[in-house]
Amino acid sequence: MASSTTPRPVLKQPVKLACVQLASGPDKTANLLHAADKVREAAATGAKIVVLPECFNSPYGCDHFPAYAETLLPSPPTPSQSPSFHALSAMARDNNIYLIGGSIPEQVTTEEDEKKTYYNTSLTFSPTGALLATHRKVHLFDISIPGGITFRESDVLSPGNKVTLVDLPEYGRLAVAICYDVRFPELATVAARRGCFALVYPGAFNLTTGPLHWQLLGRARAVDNQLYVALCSPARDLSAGYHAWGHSLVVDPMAQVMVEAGEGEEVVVAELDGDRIEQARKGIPLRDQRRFDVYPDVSQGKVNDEEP
Ligand SMILES: O=C(O)CCC(=O)C(=O)O
Repeated sequence: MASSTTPRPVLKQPVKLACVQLASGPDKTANLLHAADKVREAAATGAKIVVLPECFNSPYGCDHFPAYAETLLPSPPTPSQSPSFHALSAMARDNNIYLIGGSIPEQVTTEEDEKKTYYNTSLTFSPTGALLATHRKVHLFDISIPGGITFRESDVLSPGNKVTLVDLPEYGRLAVAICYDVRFPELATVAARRGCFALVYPGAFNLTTGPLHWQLLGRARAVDNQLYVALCSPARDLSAGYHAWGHSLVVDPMAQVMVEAGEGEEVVVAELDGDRIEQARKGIPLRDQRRFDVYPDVSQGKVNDEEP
């Protein structure tokens, strides 16, 4: 049997993580102010890691990405280039929390030909308000289910190209990815094997795939990797063009759902404890049972984890 050389995952001390299932509308300024209120509410529960949903400052949809896109590079952007960057930084600082700032549409303009490229981008801030990590959605949401949903992010967006690992000095390492990224176990496994205690996915599933796959995928990534998984959705708004599934949740390393929201606006909080990771891994010692003599260790392959 092959024995893993992966570093032991560490959660240095228990920490509360909150998912803010947020209602957003077309007014970006109002969305940012509302997000700040809900992040304050989440922090008041004692949560030190707070997560916002995918596209938290705008309606979700290909038609909306260019209109709401902000410029993030070179970093830090000015407040007029990215009001969301500065709002998120202030939310993290004012509440003394790590903030995984959902995602926003990002615009990159090349100087030569003024060509614009768009990404679906998540920013993570430290309790001092410093930017810690940027994740551009790696797997774009392109699906077509007859009688269900057709969506083609790639009509407008470009994909990111890295695994995003974030080190929180008091707690340990977590990974951030976005929504459709949760469908790709390789990304999760690589992140997990680099020592993460949690995989965090701002997301916005829909009423076709949400009931079938949202919780299943959260639990699957947790049981595959024996760590915590958090999925954070927008609240459902049936008057909007896109109907989000909701059901933000946190899953433990044995794949039990610890907390799950309903469909409306809600903050759900769970306490993550490193002992639960170690117990899961001791009881079911996948780490020591992997058979890299039978199949290759994908997590040891070359991985891009450089910030843009
Ligand atoms: O994978 C799915 O079914 C939904 C994905 C999604 O909504 C997204 O990537 O934004």
